[in-house]
Amino acid sequence: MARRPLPRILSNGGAQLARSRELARTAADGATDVLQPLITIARGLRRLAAAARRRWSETPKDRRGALLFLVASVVLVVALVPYGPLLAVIVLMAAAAWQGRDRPPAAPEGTDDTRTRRLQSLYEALVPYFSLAEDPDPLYAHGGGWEKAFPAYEFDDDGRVAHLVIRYPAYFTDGEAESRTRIEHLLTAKSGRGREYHFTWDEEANHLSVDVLAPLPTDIAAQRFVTAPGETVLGFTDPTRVQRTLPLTHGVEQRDVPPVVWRTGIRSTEPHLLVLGQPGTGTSTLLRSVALQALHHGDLLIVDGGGTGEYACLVGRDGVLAVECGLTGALTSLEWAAAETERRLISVNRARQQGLAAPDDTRRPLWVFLDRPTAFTHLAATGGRRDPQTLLQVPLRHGRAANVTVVVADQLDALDGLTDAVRQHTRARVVLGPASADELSNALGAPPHTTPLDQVPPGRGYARLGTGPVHRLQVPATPDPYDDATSEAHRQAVLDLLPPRTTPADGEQAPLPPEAEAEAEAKAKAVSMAKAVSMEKEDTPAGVTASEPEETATDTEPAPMTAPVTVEKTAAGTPTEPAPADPVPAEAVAAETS
Ligand SMILES: Nc1ncnc2c1ncn2[C@@H]1O[C@H](COP(=O)(O)OP(=O)(O)OP(=O)(O)O)[C@@H](O)[C@H]1O
Repeated sequence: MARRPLPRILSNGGAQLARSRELARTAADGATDVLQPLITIARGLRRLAAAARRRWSETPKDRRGALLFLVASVVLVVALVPYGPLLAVIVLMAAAAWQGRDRPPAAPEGTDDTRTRRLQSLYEALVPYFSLAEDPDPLYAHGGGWEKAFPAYEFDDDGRVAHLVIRYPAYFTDGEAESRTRIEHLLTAKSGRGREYHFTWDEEANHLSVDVLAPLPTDIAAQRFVTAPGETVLGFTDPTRVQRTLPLTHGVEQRDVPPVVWRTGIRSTEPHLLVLGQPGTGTSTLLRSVALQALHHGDLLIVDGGGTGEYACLVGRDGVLAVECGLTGALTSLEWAAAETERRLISVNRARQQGLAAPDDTRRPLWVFLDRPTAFTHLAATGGRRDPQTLLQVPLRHGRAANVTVVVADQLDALDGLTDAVRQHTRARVVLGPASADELSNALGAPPHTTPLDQVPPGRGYARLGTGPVHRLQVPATPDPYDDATSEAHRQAVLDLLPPRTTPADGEQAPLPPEAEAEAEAKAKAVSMAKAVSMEKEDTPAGVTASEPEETATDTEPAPMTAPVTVEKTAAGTPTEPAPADPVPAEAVAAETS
């Protein structure tokens, strides 16, 4: 049987079919364009008819006769006047064209009402603050309209105010902090609590801008931040408040975030840091984060008054001179830090006088971390011993020139228990956790421009460097890796940043190359001798060594240091490294083990 050929359209019709479809579509588009006015008028007529039907059905039955009579009269008049029917048709077509035009989809019913009510309620709430009885043309008056007072506004998806510009009369005392605070409180309460608002007062234009701030990211883990030597990332803030961004190098998602960077060293105007917060708000975490960054370029001395072992992961690490939890250890280490600051200062001054560069042994930054010093203050008072805080006076006062940085953390209510020297010289400030506006102003020296929240995640707070602006701050998650509650990712991030362990800790022996072992043994002997010396002194009150903080160190000779050994040489036992130049008195070495 002969096979019948397929119809042409099925054999090679694919392309042809597509072409025809394209042609039909173009023709339809063209026809739609040409017929658009007719379509619009037809749609308009339909809408007018629907409106007329609705009107008829809404009219009460007893009034329908009157309505019918009115319509009939209009039709009669139109029919009788010259060109009446023609004019009526033109008017009807025009009305249909107007009704039939494309209109943006209507906003969901009720939404506008809700928004208007919110704005009206805000306006009414502001009337007592922004009006005066003597004002002949008040911008704010009970029952007045909000439209003139609020020239710009935006709402979020939940219908709450997201941005609002408020005009206020020139006589409002916008220069007074109290007046501003009153308005900010009111707006926070009326616009919805649980969100953070940023207030910008434009005193020149008598405008107040209110913006709702997005929460700061809490998922940034500890990592090696891309910073220059002398720069420390305290945390992250709003993009509007800082010019710079930092690329995050940890995790899959690569993104740039705006940091709060604190500069330390000789040119710093805020060479020391004070961190305050309620218990559990992340002050120790911030200190750990700063310590891990400081370890890249400097040596650390950590004194922990909290005594919860939150710095255990740093014990014996390369560059960590000591981690002290006891009063005796705290006193001896801080005495050493004071003496070391003096030594460096004198050394630098001598070199300068001779027209030389600062000696190498004064250049490596030394960091002194003090967590909860007020805990030691009470302990020292009961035992009739010296308050370790008093030993901070020299590092605080002269630390900048000697490359010594002091970081102090304590609880917010312990601010008054800190010595004057600590409060005066720690010009970089951080407050973490919930705090009232007064507490923030007291601790930071200026109120934040945002409303403090009652509930914040750990590590959230405010930072202020010197007289700069107050930044919102989120500290990177830098947990204690020995804490069971820590997530594996965050634990690993911290462990990755820890330098190698060079000091035996908790009986653990750091592996040493064979040729280094003999040298390490000799050093261990030196340590035990030093310990023996200091153990004898253990019973006597501390605070009798070189430093006399009240004196200006530049004029005095460095205090004689008994049995000078270096922490790294004695305790660290890393013979492969060059011997550090920082001499440590025997007491300081003993303190590590006491
Ligand atoms: N920036 C942060 N990101 C994530 N979690 C954090 C952050 N800061 C602190 N945390 C968590 O909050 C808890 C308390 O932190 P931390 O111990 O640092 O607080 P603290 O203020 O030192 O309290 P305390 O003085 O009582 O020890 C810890 O579980 C810690 O992991």
